[in-house]
Amino acid sequence: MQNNVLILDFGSQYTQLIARRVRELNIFCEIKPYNKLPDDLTEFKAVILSGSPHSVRAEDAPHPDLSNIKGKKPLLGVCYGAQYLAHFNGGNVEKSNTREYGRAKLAKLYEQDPFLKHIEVGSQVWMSHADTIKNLPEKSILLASTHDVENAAFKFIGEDTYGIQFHPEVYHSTDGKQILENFLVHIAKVAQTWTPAAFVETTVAELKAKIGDEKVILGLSGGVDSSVAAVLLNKAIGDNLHCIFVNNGLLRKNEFEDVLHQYKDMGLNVKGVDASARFLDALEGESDPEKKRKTIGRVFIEVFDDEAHKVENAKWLAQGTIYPDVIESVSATGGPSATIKSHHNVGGLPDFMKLKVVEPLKMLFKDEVRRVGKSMGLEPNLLGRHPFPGPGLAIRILGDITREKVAILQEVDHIFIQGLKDWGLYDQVWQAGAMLLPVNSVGVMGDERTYEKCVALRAVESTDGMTADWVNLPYEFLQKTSNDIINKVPGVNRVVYDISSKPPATIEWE
Ligand SMILES: Nc1ncnc2c1ncn2[C@@H]1O[C@H](COP(=O)(O)OP(=O)(O)OP(=O)(O)O)[C@@H](O)[C@H]1O
Ligand SMILES: O=c1[nH]c(=O)c2[nH+]cn([C@@H]3O[C@H](COP(=O)(O)O)[C@@H](O)[C@H]3O)c2[nH]1
Ligand SMILES: NC(=O)CC[C@H](N)C(=O)O
Ligand SMILES: [Mg+2]
Repeated sequence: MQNNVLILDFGSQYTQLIARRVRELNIFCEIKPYNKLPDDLTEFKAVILSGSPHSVRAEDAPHPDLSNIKGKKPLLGVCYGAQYLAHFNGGNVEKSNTREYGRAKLAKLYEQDPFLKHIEVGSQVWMSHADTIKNLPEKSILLASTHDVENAAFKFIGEDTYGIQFHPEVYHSTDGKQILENFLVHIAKVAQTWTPAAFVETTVAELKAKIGDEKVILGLSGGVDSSVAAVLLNKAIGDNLHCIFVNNGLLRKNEFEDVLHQYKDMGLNVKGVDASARFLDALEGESDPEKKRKTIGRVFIEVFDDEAHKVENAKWLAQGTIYPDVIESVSATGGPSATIKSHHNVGGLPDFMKLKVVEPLKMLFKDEVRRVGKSMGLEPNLLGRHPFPGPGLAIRILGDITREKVAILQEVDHIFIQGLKDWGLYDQVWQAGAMLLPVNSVGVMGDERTYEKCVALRAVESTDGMTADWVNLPYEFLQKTSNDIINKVPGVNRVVYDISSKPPATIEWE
C-alpha cells in the first residue's frame, strides 16, 4: 500500500476516531500500539501520534523511540503526541492550573503555513488535557493559540513535524478534518485514492491470487459483515465459495427463508441448514445466560464442522471480521478488561478444522463495510439491517428456552420491527428488539382474569454498541404497538418499554 498512514496509539479513547477521519479523506491508515512500532516504515507516508491518558512527565508513560520518524517523515502529534514532541525536544510540559476540557476557539494564528490553510480565527476546537506545553521545543515556531492555551499548535522549523494540543478528530473541532487534510494532503502529499470501488478492485484481485482454485467456506448470518464478505469473495472466486446459513431456531420470524431467498437471488452459492432442533434440544432446561451462550457456540461449531466436511476439498474458512475486532489498542490500565458477556463468534473455530483463514474486511470499519457493500450493489435493506446477536432470541428469552416461548417472542418482535418500518422509524433506530420476561402478571381481558407473560421492548441509539441510549419513540407508536402485541399474541398481557441506557444496562438483557 503506497499511500498508507500510520497512527501510533498511546491509549487515547479517540484513536479510532483519528483513523475514521483520515479514511473519510479517502486515505488509508492503520493503527499500531506505540510499543509495536514497525521496524520497516517504508510503506507509511506520514505518521500521527494519538492522545493518551498518561502524562509525558510520568516515568511509566509511553516513550517510544521516534528517531526513524521525526524529521524523516511528515509527523503530527495530537495532544499527548504534541506534548511528547515538546517534552523530549527541549520544550517544557507542566501540569496545567485548570483542567482544560471542552470547546475552545482559536484566538490567534501566527504563520502562513499550509497547515493552517482555510483555518480562521474563531474556529472551534476541542480540548481534553490536564498537562500543558509551557515552553515550545527547540527549533520550533508557534502556529496558533486559544484564549487559554498559548501553545495550541506548533511546527518544527525545517521539518514537516507538527504538534496540536486540541483534538482534530472529534466533531466538535469544526475544522478538524480540514487540518488533517492540510497535513496529509497538502504537506505529506498522500494521495486520496482509498475509495470503496478501489477497495473492491484491489481486494478481488488479491483474493483471486491468494485463493486460486481452492474452495472456501463462509458462514452467512444475514448480517452486514458476512454478506459483504460473501459478495466480495463471490466476485473473486464464484462458485468455489460455499456459503452456509444455519437456522439455529432462534432467528427472527421468517428470517431463515427470507434471507436464504435473498442470498440465492444475489447469485451466491449458499446452502441453508436447518439445525433448529439440535440447538433447541441442547438448550433445554438451561436458564443461565453464560451457559446458554456457550452451548450455542458449541453447537454452532459442531453444525458448521459437519457441513464444512461435506464440501470436498475445502481449504479456506472466510470470516467477516472487521477492523475494530482486530485493532490492538493500548488500554489505559494495560491489563485485560472484564468479560461482561461471552460473544458467540465463529472467530473461535477450533484448530481441528485445519482451514486457512481469509478475512477480506479486516481493515474496514463498519460504515466502510456498508459503503463497500453499496458500491457492489447490495440491497439497502440488507445493508441497513439492525445488528442481531449471534445467539439470537436465546438471550432475549430470560430463563429457560422452549419452542413455545421462541414462537411467542418471534411474533412480538415481528410486530415491533414491522411497526418501526411502517412508521418510518426503523432507520432512525440503531437496534431494536423485544425481550420475553420470566414473570407472569395479572390482567383482565374480556372480563376474564388473565395471568400471562410480560414483554419488554428495547430500542437504542448507538454508534458501535459500546454505549447506547434508549430512543424516545413517539407515544402514539408505543401505544399502537402495545395494543397490537397484546391483541395479537396469545400468552402476552403486558408490554413495557426499556428506558435504561448503556452503561449501566447492556443492550441485550442477557
Ligand atoms: N446463522 C448463522 N449461520 C451461519 N453462519 C453464521 C450464523 N450466525 C453467525 N454466523 C457466522 O458467525 C460470524 C459471527 O457472527 P456475528 O453475528 O457475531 O457477527 P457480526 O459481527 O454480527 O457479523 P455479521 O454482520 O456477519 O452478522 C458471522 O460473520 C458469520 O460468519
Ligand atoms: O454477534 C453477537 N454475538 C453475541 O453473543 C452478542 N451479544 C450481544 N451482541 C450484540 O452486541 C451489541 C452490544 O450488546 P450488549 O450491550 O448486550 O453487550 C448489541 O448489538 C448486541 O445485539 C452480540 N452479538
Ligand atoms: N488527551 C490527551 O492526550 C491528554 C494528554 C495528557 N494525559 C494530558 O492530560 O494532558
Ligand atoms: Mg451478526
